[in-house]
Amino acid sequence: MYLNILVYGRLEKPVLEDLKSRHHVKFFKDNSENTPEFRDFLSIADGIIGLSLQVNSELLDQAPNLKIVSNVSVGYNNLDVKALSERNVMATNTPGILTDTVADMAMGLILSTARRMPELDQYVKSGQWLDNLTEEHYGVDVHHKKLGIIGMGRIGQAIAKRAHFGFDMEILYHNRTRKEDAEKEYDAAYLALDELLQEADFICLITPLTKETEGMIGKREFQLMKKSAIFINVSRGKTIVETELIEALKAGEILAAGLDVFEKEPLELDNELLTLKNVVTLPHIGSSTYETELQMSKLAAVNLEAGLNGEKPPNLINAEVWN
Ligand SMILES: NC(=O)C1=CN([C@@H]2O[C@H](COP(=O)(O)OP(=O)(O)OC[C@H]3O[C@@H](n4cnc5c(N)ncnc54)[C@H](OP(=O)(O)O)[C@@H]3O)[C@@H](O)[C@H]2O)C=CC1
Ligand SMILES: O=CC(=O)O
Repeated sequence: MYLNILVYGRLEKPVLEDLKSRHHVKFFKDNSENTPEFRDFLSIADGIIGLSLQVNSELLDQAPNLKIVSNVSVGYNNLDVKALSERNVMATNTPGILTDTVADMAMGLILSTARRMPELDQYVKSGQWLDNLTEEHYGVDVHHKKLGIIGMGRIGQAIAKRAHFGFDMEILYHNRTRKEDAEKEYDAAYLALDELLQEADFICLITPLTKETEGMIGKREFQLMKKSAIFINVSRGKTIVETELIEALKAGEILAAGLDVFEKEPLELDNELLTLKNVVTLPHIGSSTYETELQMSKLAAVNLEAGLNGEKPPNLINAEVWN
């Protein structure tokens, strides 16, 4: 079947070319959803595939032929799942295949924040190694410290595995439900959120963004943390209150932060986070390796084609439409 496929934001080239060989495909870059070209194509689209398009009632009302929205990401906070289900439109994501890649990056963020790697890289590159490197530039140890993981799902557990077996870290975690297998495997202790915040040396947030998790870490939570704590956010920017993180960092309520995600992405250049030496920023690159991005695009295309062919996609989010 030759169908109209709207590609938004990102899809790896080989997958895009493959789709083009079988369908009428139009690619739209980020933030193009208010253009007449986007609206015209949306009105005939059978399927949408891509990253971070805000899919809500307003958009869906302009897409009468739509059968499926296939996210090239595991997080799907960009999708109004209720609005999709009400219109019998399938929604899919790409869980699992990116888990190890994101966990590697989270460990990288923990290490580079604790050991101040981006800051010290600048010393070497600007010729200041000999004159200006003193104990003021020491970092803090990661090994044998307490890592508090908030959101002990696929990625949370992959982080726990690396931290426990690779870095001899003691694992504390907080989750909606107890994860007894993970407790046994990584010798992980389940704690209430406040207790974890008070106990951990490193706190890594890796929950989905939902109504429940939005703003879950703010002023009160930063004040509960140790002054020596390092806070890592790999989930979504809106799970924390960013202005209150900035205040906590400036007031010395926590030691440092490593951030892959932000309230508003791309991060604006006048954001105060960029002026703080004790902050490491990354441009939302949790899954951004050649291997993993390609696998995610391929899986998203499998989901898309299945939905378009009237088959159940392997990663259907709104199972209620499948009846
Ligand atoms: N920075 C990046 O590039 C990336 C970011 N992500 C983010 O990571 C998220 C997690 O991915 P993944 O591990 O695959 O997802 P999972 O669904 O496997 O894990 C999410 C975990 O969070 C827990 N959780 C949900 N709500 C709460 C809450 N209110 N309080 C405590 N715990 C909660 C869940 O608990 P329960 O099991 O009880 O439901 C679950 O264990 C994604 O949704 C995405 O937002 C993902 C990939 C890359
Ligand atoms: O942020 C990335 C994702 O896959 O979710």
